[in-house]
Amino acid sequence: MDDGFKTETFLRGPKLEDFEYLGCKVGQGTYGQVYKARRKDIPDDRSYALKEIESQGFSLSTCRETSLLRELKHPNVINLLGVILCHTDRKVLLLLDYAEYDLCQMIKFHKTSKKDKKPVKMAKGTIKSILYQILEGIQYIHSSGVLHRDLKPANILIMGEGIQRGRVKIADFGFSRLFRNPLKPLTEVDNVVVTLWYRAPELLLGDKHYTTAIDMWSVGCIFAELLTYEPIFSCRQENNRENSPYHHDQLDSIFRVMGFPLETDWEDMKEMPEYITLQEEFKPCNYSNNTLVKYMEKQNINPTSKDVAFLQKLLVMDPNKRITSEQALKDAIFQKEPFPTGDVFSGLEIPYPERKFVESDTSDRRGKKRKYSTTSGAQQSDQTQGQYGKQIRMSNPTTLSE
Ligand SMILES: Cc1ccc(-n2nc(C(C)(C)C)cc2NC(=O)NCCN2CCOCC2)cc1
Repeated sequence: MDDGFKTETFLRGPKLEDFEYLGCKVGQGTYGQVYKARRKDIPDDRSYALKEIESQGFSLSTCRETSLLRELKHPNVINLLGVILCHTDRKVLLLLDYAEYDLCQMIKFHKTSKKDKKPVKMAKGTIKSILYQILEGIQYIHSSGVLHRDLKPANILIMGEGIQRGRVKIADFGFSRLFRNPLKPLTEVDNVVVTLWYRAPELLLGDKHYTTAIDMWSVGCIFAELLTYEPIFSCRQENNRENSPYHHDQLDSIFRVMGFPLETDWEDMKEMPEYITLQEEFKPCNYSNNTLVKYMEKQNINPTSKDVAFLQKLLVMDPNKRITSEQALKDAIFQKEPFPTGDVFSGLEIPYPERKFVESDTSDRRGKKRKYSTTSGAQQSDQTQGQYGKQIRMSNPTTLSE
């Protein structure tokens, strides 16, 4: 991406008083509150996400996130528009794209409609367009020398009405990048459980030389879930050895669908750090009749369909044999109707509910009440109930620019 564009994005960075807060829309983020906001200084009908970083100043994680997002600029990757520092509240806020939807909530909508006997299917064109845009975003991230490592439906955002309608934005709300105590298990950070359902088998077997293939496994898991509305490798949360990458139940969930990999399927499996544990704890014969095709057939998906054929290229146990994002984007599946579109809703009405308001809690995670001072006492009390719900104003903002 040309430096000019990057500078442009930051040089004229907006200031906090340029925004009208619309309440705490996205809820308590992984490490801070997230507000939906609109600009009031210029005519601009776009919505923005103001992600409050809950720490005094720039933590290592915040530095990592801002430096990464300043470098990565692609239509299908969350866009960091600015960094705003509030002196009085000593708060750092990231100004980002605001995405009205995410795949987690969209899949839940379809799953619920099926359960309520009023099934609303996700259009084939929508599924294909979402998959294609995820692959385009991931190809860009991988070509930039970055691994996502925590791709899952909650990290796949989709823009609502506006100039970017129906565009996929890959984000990372989670913990895979947070600077954390290395002694803490990856499955838990700040007492919040990190899901393993989308984690590649080589990671579960302790592979330290993992590659971009780990993200392609996650793409396969997401694609399967778009087809069936069910997580393909779900399993209950387990307690395992401190800081161990090995998760018995998650591996069992994979083998129940895929079968147990033969030596010929995955030659390097015996080189995995946790291979001995695997041999001790699993009997391959217990999975001998399990295949991905049989699983999809049980889910009422045509086992001979091109979708299943493509899914089989993503969900390959051996990471060296798994399809890459470049190869995936050239697959025949995208050469036939319905063709992938830039607006995954392809102009149709969007059936999903908008994000609910979350009561914006002014106490921080330690329960300490935080006082928001107004930008100018005369105009605003520090919290007013407007048509968008509670609106909070911050004080003494400045914008960090390059
Ligand atoms: C420590 C650290 C944490 C996250 C990231 N990270 N990495 C990404 C890639 C480029 C890999 C998709 C995105 C983000 N951060 C966010 O998505 N942040 C935005 C999340 N927002 C989106 C808008 O709504 C509130 C949450 C990097 C480093």
